[in-house]
Amino acid sequence: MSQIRHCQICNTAHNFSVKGLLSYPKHFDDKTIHKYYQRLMKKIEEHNIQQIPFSNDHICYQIENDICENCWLFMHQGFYCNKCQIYNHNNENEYKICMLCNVQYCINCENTLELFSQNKLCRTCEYNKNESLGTPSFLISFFISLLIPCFACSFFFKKMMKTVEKFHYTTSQYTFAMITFVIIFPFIYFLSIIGFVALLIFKVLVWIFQIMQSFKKVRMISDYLHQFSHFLYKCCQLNYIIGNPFMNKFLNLRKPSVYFILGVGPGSGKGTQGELLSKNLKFAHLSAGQLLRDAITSNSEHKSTIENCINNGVIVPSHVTINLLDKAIFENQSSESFLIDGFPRNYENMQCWIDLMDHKITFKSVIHILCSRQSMISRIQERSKTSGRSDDNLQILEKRFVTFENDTQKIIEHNRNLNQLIEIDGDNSIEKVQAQILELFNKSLIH
Ligand SMILES: Nc1ncnc2c1ncn2[C@@H]1O[C@H](COP(=O)(O)OP(=O)(O)O)[C@@H](O)[C@H]1O
Ligand SMILES: O=c1ccn([C@@H]2O[C@H](COP(=O)(O)OP(=O)(O)O)[C@@H](O)[C@H]2O)c(=O)[nH]1
Repeated sequence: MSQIRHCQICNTAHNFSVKGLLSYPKHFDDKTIHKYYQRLMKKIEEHNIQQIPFSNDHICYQIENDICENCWLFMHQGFYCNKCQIYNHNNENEYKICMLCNVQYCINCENTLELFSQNKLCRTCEYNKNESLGTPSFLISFFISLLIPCFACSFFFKKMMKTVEKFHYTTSQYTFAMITFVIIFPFIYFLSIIGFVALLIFKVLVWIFQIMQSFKKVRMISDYLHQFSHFLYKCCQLNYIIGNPFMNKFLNLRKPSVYFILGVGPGSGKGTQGELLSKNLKFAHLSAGQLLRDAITSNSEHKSTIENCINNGVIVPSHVTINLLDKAIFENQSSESFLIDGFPRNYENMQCWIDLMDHKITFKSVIHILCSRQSMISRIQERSKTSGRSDDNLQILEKRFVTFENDTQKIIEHNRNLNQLIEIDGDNSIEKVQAQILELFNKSLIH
């Protein structure tokens, strides 16, 4: 049985034994300590032993083995120094420094402070404080995990619908778009929602447990939940990070690539080289001139306009040619790259193409085949024997050269200034010219 003693502070009989320190204001002498303490005890009761305001101006009174439980509780408002085995008073917002040994303690727990600790907290508390999921980060996670995918979903879906209607997707591109939207994106979105709901539940639990903080175990669980909700928050972030590239991939998906091939006039060999390149590089070859000639034979509504222009060696109105090119690209869904020969022919062609087609395609570069006038004339004369083209005669040929110099030359200069022009010597044999172009493609000098 423990010995009955009298508390040195309040003088009540007790069998509770602990060493301790009690601080009290300096201006109190020994006789008034007792009164003072009673007043403090009253305060303790009033404040439900939670918080007692102390001034800085306190002195310490060391008590050995003679403190009752009430007084001990009072002193327990302070902190325990493991080294000196005493309780110290703890003034709010001040360092916890043991009055005997001057060791500093973390204001949040009972760990001693490490060197260079900040904010009066030990490393663990500092880390927990930074890592815990505060309201701002919670709101961020809300946006990241729920709202952003939600907006993104509707945005991308609308975009997909628009683009699928507008752009000429190849079958594989279309399939990829569908897989992205129908399977991958909802899956990621679903994960995000799950992550968010779990986060919300845990956050509520954390709040509930925080209210009941006085229970140590609950506080511990609450800490774990804090960590866990933080982990979920990170998962949500990751989810978004992983989901995004898929979306980006879709956004870049996929406008057909377009290369233009121009010459220095009729007969420079652009049609011949375009045909060969399409075979070697698996590009689709579209000849603007051929599309126009086909439109004449198929009695298109612009038949007479086209016929008139071709037979005068002048350029057909832009919207007519672009309309035919657009249709041809759209009908050729299996190709991802197109080589368009003989277009654009003038500035208006180019401007109109930019307005009508630039958003549907990815423009790559212009291959420009150089050739001497003499070679061109003799080639066209040779071609006229079999081509059956009404414009393959010397009279119209002359007009076509004039049109080239007046109009097409400007486009060539424009592309040269933009560094988009790749010039090829077209006076060599067909094979050599082709090899030269292929080499540039292989070396990625044409891309
Ligand atoms: N490098 C070349 N050497 C010799 N003949 C060529 C060469 N390139 C093209 N040809 C011939 O010249 C004619 C005109 O060529 P083509 O490719 O139709 O010219 P373009 O499309 O520029 O009007 C064709 O009969 C073609 O076989
Ligand atoms: O974008 C084009 C391509 C061709 N043409 C017309 O079609 C003719 C034949 O062009 P093509 O490119 O087939 O032959 P080239 O004159 O280059 O041998 C030209 O003279 C033009 O009248 C046109 O107006 N716009």
